[in-house]
Amino acid sequence: MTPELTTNLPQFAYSAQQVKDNEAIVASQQNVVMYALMQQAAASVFQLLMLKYGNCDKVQVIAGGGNNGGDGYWVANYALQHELDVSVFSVKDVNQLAGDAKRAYFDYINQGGEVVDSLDTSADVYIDALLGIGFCGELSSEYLDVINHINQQNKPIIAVDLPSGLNATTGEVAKACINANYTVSFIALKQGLLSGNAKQHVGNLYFAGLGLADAFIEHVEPLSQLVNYDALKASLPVRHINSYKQQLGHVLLIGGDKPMPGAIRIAAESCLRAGAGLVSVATHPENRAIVVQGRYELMVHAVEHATELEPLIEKADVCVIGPGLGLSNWSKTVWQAIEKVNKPIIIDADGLNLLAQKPINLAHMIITPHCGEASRLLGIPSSEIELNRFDSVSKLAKQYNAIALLKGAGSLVANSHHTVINTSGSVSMASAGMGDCLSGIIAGLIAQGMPNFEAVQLAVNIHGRAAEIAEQQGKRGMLVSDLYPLIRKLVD
Ligand SMILES: NC(=O)C1=CN([C@@H]2O[C@H](COP(=O)(O)OP(=O)(O)OC[C@H]3O[C@@H](n4cnc5c(N)ncnc54)[C@H](OP(=O)(O)O)[C@@H]3O)[C@@H](O)[C@H]2O)[C@@H](O)CC1
Ligand SMILES: [K+]
Repeated sequence: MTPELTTNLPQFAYSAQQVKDNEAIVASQQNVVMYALMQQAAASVFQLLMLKYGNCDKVQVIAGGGNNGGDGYWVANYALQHELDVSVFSVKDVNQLAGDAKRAYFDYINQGGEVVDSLDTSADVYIDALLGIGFCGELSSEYLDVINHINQQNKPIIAVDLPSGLNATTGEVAKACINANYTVSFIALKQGLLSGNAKQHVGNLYFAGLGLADAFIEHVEPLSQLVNYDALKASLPVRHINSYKQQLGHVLLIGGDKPMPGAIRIAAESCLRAGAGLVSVATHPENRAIVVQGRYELMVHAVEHATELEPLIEKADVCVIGPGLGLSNWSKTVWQAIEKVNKPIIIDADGLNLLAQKPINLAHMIITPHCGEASRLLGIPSSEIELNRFDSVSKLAKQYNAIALLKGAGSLVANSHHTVINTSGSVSMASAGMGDCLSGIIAGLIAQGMPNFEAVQLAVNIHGRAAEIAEQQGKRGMLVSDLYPLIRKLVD
């Protein structure tokens, strides 16, 4: 039977433990034998090998001591059956294999398969079957050396279930991790494949449900959900042909201390392009003229005291505070104005640093930190945030009673009920101004009537898609201005 192999990922994702605990139960409910699953898993990897590297002369499978290695023996077995030049480099003493892995090894040997004890540097393609969901703790030095040696060859690699060295639950990358060109994940999507540093190692992600994916989702409560741009976009209120600006919401953006007019201008322009009807900016008196220059749709107010902000906040439907806000006396004065805000408010950049200094509790707060800001908000080193972005975003949402968006590759969104959402299509936000752009889009979508949580998810998808399209157009070190026309297009 040919297993279904697809890049259309399931909507839900799980921890390694959930998969371990439930795959055998779900398989037995469906009258499927585990060993047959191993063969099917391998068949899907072999199918991808033929699809992508059908002309290769020599394949080497690198097998570990568990069932991930067992999958690998079966990939090699299929390669033999198709008369390819194949060998298995077993990192573990084969006499120590047990269970299904041992059986897969003997089935391969009985087929005439060859097992060697070193990496074949003349292979055209490697199959990484070292470690799957059974990987935990620190990588042993033996595995570390092998992984580094494989990566050094600069040859195509297909990873079985996940790139070895990656934690399937947290997305934590060990001291060494396979740099796969393709990864085929089985039965249930593991959330660690989807975010942060994992994206650097997974390559193109394929999924093979092995006939159990739907049953698994039915049986097991997912930890996270993948967001689909098209589905979310459908919940964006329709702009009627006869609509006018007051019906499309009024956003107030607060920020732009003396040296930083750019951030608040980027946020405000992105907000306009996301479709908000009216966009006001409250900024440092010295920046008023610069912020409005060339974007005369903006209503720009010079403010010096928190009291001047009160009537502006009153008129707005949504507020943003933080882009270019700084940490000066002016910044702190302006910051005081938000203490009573009782409408959706997006807190970004230095707004988050002020929030970390003195937490406040607002009714409709959305916080959008990157890793560094998240570290200050949670009072833990940023390296710890990266160890488990899923956990971190849930903690942020809970601790600040807010919707939290943790920015970075594979941006994550969580609400106060800990629902973690991994958004699709999101790429690096390394270029300056990208984060400011995102807070403007969120505000623009909420202003048009979209619920806060959905607006944050859609904004990340729009931003991510726009960045992806810009990258495809050859704009790697892109500017926010490369995204502007695309934002408009993706919202329409
Ligand atoms: N059952 C089936 O038929 C099916 C199974 N499936 C497949 O099985 C995979 C899960 O298999 P699994 O549970 O056997 O674990 P697996 O990922 O091979 O890892 C265990 C090995 O890793 C090693 N190891 C662990 N930590 C380590 C470290 N820090 N540093 C170094 N080594 C470390 C550990 O070593 P040991 O502790 O034994 O010394 C042991 O050798 C799953 O991802 C999927 O591919 C699918 O095909 C569906 C059907
Ligand atoms: K692997």
